[in-house]
Amino acid sequence: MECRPFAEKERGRDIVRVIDRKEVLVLDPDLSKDYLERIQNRTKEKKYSFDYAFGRDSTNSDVYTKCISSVISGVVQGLNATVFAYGSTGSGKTYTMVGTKDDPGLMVLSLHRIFDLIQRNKSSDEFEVTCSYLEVYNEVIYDLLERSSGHLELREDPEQGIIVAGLRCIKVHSANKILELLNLGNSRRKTESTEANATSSRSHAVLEITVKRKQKNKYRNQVMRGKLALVDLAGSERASETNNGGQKLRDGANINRSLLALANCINALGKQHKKGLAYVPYRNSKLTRILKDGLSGNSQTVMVATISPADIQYHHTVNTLKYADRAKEIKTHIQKNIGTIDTHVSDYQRMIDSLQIEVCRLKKELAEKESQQIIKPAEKAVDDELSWLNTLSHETNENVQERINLQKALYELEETNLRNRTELQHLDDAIAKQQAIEKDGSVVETLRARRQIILDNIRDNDEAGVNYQKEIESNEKHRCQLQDMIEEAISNNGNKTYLRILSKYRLLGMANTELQFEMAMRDQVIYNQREVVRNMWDLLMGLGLDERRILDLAAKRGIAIEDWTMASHLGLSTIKQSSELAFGRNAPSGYFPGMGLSYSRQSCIFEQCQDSGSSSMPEECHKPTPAFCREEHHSSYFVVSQDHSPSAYMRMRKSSEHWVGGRSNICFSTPDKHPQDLRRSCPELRIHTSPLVKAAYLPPLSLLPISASSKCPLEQGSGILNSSYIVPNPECSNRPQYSNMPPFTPTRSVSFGSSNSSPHGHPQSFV
Ligand SMILES: Nc1ncnc2c1ncn2[C@@H]1O[C@H](COP(=O)(O)OP(=O)(O)OP(=O)(O)O)[C@@H](O)[C@H]1O
Repeated sequence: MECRPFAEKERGRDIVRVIDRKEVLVLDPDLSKDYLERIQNRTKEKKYSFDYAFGRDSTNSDVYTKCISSVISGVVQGLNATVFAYGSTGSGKTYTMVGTKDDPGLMVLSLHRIFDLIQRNKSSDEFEVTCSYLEVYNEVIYDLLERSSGHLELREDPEQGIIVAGLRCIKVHSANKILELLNLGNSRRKTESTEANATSSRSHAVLEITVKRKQKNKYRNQVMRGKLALVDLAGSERASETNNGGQKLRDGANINRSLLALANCINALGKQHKKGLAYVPYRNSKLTRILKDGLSGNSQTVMVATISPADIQYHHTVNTLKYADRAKEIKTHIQKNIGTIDTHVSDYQRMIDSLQIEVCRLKKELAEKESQQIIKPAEKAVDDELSWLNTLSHETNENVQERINLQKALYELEETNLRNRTELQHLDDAIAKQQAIEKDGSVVETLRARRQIILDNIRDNDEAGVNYQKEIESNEKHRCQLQDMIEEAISNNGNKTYLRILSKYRLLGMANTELQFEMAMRDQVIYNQREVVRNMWDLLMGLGLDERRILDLAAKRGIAIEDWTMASHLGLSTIKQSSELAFGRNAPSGYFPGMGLSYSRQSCIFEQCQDSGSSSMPEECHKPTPAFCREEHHSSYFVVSQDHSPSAYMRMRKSSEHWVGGRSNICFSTPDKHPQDLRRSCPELRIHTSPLVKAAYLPPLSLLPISASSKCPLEQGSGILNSSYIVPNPECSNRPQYSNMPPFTPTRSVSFGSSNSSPHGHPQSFV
């Protein structure tokens, strides 16, 4: 084990202590632990012992002398040796293996040693040294000594064990030549600058030196072949720490995968020697297949675990030491590789051994496959669940589609009936006129027949409407059931299910928007109808007819007709022509240009606005302006007026009943009641006012108080029913919810209330 010194940029506390060159103590990085916790063994302090432990004042040469030099001399005697550095990124693996000019690494020192030994025995023996250098990058093997190396494949050779097919082996005669090749290979190696290490190795590099030794005189046909593998692993890392992305992140994942495979092999080999045979998963990565011999076969192996002293590296440090501790248990079987020029019997024995191991492995794989077959029922359950989810999402979609269709149908029915009712009125007028002038009554008869058809249509449509309402209700019930199932699935299942359901929610959201748009269209039609009524009144008044008489006449004939006063109270005469108000599919939902009407997606409000521009507007602009708030499309309508006279109240009631088709849940009150009283007497209004205001897609409003005394106790900025004029904040000209909306015209304001109680003649709030 080797602990490097603190790096230049590294900050933090030194938590590694090396004791007697054998033990390593890693202190708890958390300084806040007290004495009690320490004696109760609740600290994260860890202690490991190794063959050798080196602190930050040690050099590579110290490590080499103590741990490696004896192994290297074996290589020249026909033994295999593997030296590899294992540790997290930036812990000093490359520094240990390659080193620097001043502190040459284990690779360099080993090579020098090999050639020293060769030099010493040159007179009696013939040596042949070959060298290869490869890297495993993203599970692909490349030749570092070949400029344009393609992908190399691993083969299992009965004689030599695992070999890399096509890997270049260069004959070398001096350590310097190998060092030259080493530098060349290193320059081709994949390195990257990461947050954890400026020159982080992104590949595992294996330098292999083969030394063939033939004695000159005796045993002329006997050859000793020693192999030294020097491995510089890529650093294990956590994506969160290296801050990598893209290719670097993918590299990191591959590095971690192959290091995990190596760790698993070390684990299994450790167990193998403690508890007997255990399956060693060499085949899980190229790295472990290459290192197979070095890990357990015919090799003397040295693992140098490199660690950082910094407290922030605590987890990496402990992890590395844990694996190094396990690696201690691994036993290898060293034997001299002596062969004759012809294949030696021992080679056949090796072949048999390796084939037997292979047979064992295959048997094991077969047994695993068979046990997976037994697990099939569990897989079936997963399949069932997925198909259940598909059915659920299909049903949800159908439910939404059905809801949209029903709403559309209802909308069309109501629209048709609006037209029918208008026609009915025309017919009644025409019949009355015709009766006065006609003698034989044939035209009247035709008109009556037509009237009857229209009446039947209205009745049929009303019935159909009731049925549609019922269907909408049952659709809603089904939706609730589906919702419950979705909720249950979310609580029972993992992320996958949750995400699926989320995507379905999004679909639902889209469908809902579509629906809201339809609603807005429908409201526009209602508005247009009202404008037709206003135009009719214009015409009638233009003809000089008396309004009272017309209303009385209509009442006698049982015709509900909206009165002129109401129409003018609504400020309809001040509203621009319908051509300006028209909006099509492309118009943004929620906003009716030129009208000062705003439409809320959630609750559909219509607020009647009037031009105000500034607080100094002329008196006539502050005419009482009622607000029309239509909530939830079918549930309730609010008509609020500031006209205090009982007759106006009655007119409004009548008018609003007519407007909404005489629904029972109209909610309004006289303005002479105190605001709070009104809200109390009208719970729906109370319930709906606040969300209605919050849901309105008006831009944030700023209040311009007219007088301090007239301040309303309601929420500031609610934009509704306040004693002051509320003008849109001119700086806030876009609506976040509807980016394609036209900018809000700052000269429009929303005003509610009566003009007579404000000292400035401005409307006063009543709710
Ligand atoms: N024993 C040491 N003495 C002085 N400096 C060291 C020592 N060990 C490592 N360093 C320095 O620490 C930094 C990281 O070392 P190195 O590149 O060897 O880490 P590594 O484990 O190979 O990282 P990676 O896995 O990312 O390639 C380098 O700047 C190196 O010079």
